[in-house]
Amino acid sequence: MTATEPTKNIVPFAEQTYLDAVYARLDELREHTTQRLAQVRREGPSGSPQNRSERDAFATLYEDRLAQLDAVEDRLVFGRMDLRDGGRRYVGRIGLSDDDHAPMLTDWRAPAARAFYQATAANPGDLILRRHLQTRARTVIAVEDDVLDLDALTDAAEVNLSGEGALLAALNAQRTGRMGDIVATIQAEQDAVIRSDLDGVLVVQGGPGTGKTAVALHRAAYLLYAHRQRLERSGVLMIGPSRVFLRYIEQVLPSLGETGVVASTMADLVPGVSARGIESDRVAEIKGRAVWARIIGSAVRARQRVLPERELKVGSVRLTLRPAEVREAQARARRGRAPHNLARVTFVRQMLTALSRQYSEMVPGLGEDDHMEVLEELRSARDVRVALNLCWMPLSATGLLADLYAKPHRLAEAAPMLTAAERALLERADGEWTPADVPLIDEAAELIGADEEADRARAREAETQRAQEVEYAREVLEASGAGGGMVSAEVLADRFATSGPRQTTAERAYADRSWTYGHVVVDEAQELSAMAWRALLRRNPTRSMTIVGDVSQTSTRAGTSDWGATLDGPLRGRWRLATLTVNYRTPSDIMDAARRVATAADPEHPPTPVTSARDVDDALAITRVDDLTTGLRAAVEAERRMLDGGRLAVVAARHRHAELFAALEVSPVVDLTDEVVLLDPAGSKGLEFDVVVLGEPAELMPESDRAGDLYVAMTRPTRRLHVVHHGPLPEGLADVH
Ligand SMILES: Nc1ncnc2c1ncn2[C@@H]1O[C@H](COP(=O)(O)OP(=O)(O)OP(=O)(O)O)[C@@H](O)[C@H]1O
Repeated sequence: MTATEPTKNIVPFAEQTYLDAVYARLDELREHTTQRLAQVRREGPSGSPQNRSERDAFATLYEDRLAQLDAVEDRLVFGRMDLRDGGRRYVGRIGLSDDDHAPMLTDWRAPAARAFYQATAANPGDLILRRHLQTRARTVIAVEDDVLDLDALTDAAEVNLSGEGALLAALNAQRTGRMGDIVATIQAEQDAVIRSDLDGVLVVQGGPGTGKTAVALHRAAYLLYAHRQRLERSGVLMIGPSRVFLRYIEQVLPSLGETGVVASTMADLVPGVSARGIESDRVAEIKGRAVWARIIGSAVRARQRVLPERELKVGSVRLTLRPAEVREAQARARRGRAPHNLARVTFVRQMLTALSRQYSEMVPGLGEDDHMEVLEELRSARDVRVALNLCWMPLSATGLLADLYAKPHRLAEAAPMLTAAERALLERADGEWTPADVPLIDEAAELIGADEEADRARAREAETQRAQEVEYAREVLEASGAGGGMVSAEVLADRFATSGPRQTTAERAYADRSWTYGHVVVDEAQELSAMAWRALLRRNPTRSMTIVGDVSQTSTRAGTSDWGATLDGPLRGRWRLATLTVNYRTPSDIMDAARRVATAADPEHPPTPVTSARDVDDALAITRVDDLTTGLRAAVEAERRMLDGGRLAVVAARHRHAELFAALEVSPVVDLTDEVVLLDPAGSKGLEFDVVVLGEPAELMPESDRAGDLYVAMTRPTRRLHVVHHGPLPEGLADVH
């Protein structure tokens, strides 16, 4: 931002007039789209299947467009650029033109809008003035100008150097429990990240509150806009740390006019696997190690065995299972490098051929015609079935893993690289899957594969049919001119092809474990284990990713404190780094205290430096109490009185929660729109609140020498941090007064 002098804010009449015209255009487009939709629907359920699917596809197109037009209603226009050549451009959530195709509003993602975010007084480019428009409903309530070249300005009297500024106004606003977009006030260093190239892996490292989540979401919206053809079909996957977090951010992309992003936690990544179990951080760390790729590989391989020679009864005939033949059949099956269950088909075929050869030797005089019958008899003979299964067991991913956990000898055989004590920690007879199991299940599913060859044949047939549909869709689009850049022939063909309930790319992608996405965005990426990275990279073979995180906020042992150490191997060193440096959330007094605590805990690795954008009076309070629960209750009551509609979180170690739910009268089910919520530090990751009341900070950094959890919890508030403690304070907090 350039320096501004506070003066009285007068909204020029012309701005309201312009805004009215833009909204009138929005209404017109809505009306037009509503009519087209009604017309398509009126055509009724008659006609050939082709006609019907075509109609459904267009109905979906218009429904999507309507949803988009509705979603951009709020703060549709937020900026104006006055250009050196006398031109003027308004910037908003979407691009709009009038009936004569003259531009009225420039999409914030268009190249022409870039200067709005990038221009500075030192580097104004073509801009002489940047104006922020603040609106409520359809009314302009304030304007604020950055003069970038005073000499070039023709009408300096019109300039409005307002008070607090658009950015500060956004930062000071009360929190609602839902993240908002930052489209009106994206800062230059953030804009550079948002518009960075689609290809390759971009790692965004930034301290707390530097806008990593906001930037990641805006980047997803930008990429979908700039590379719609490429990403619309393949989809974008966004990984967040928890379901609560995904709910927190769920409104941002729709408000930017994008709805097609698949949002998931790592725990929900494999369809059909529900990972609600809880386990210790120590166990999760063991399960996260890269060595599991080998462990699971050996476990699968262990189900491909060579049995000692044995007799096989087939009716009245006695055959012999010969180890040499088993070995040969297994070698052939492995040669194709197909997954276990698929390769099994080759193995079985080879064995049946070998056994039928034996059969012919023992029962001379069989003709060519009898061959099929013999094969059938072999296939259904119990001894043969049992023996072939023992030699090459059909597997399921979850079955394989459950077996490893339940049978110590199997785990010992597959995982000699783990110590006996580590293996003992993994042992369990049953129980729920945990988040750390999910990447292991995914790994196993990859090695095991689906179970019929028929899947492949079906896929080949579908491919041919699809090519015909795409061709047809292309013709339809050309004939109707309905695409308008919004939809590609491939996408329309997908919609033609989908009978029954409408299925978007996102829905299909989410339901398909082997879906590969055009781009993957990972938030709080510092927590991902080596095995989790493998699962994600599998879903993105083109290596187009945005990874955002902060290695100073890592709270799990499986996570990373060094991007290079974690990513260099799997990405073969091919990734680029961007750094964000300004904290837009946490007031400077709180940020300084958090930094002192983290540095005292691990002087060798102090957190990455950030500068707080704001100072807030009375931002940090520390209260010593005799009883923690009573003390927390009193603190919450006091803070609540000053909350004035904002949001408050109590952060305390999990073992305190049972008592605190009752004492603080908060719901055990976290709903961030509640005025007060109770969280553990891991649950507070990525979130923010007006006020945070922190209970017994020393308990938030138990045995480790790192302050990851405590550092995260301390940096959540936008206004005030109230630390309540009975025991000793961690170093770095003890000296604050
Ligand atoms: N350019 C901006 N304009 C307005 N608000 C912003 C801007 N950048 C960030 N913010 C706000 O700052 C807050 C912190 O942003 P965000 O949650 O994206 O940070 P983060 O780096 O992901 O934080 P953490 O790592 O601590 O979870 C959010 O409320 C966000 O809306």
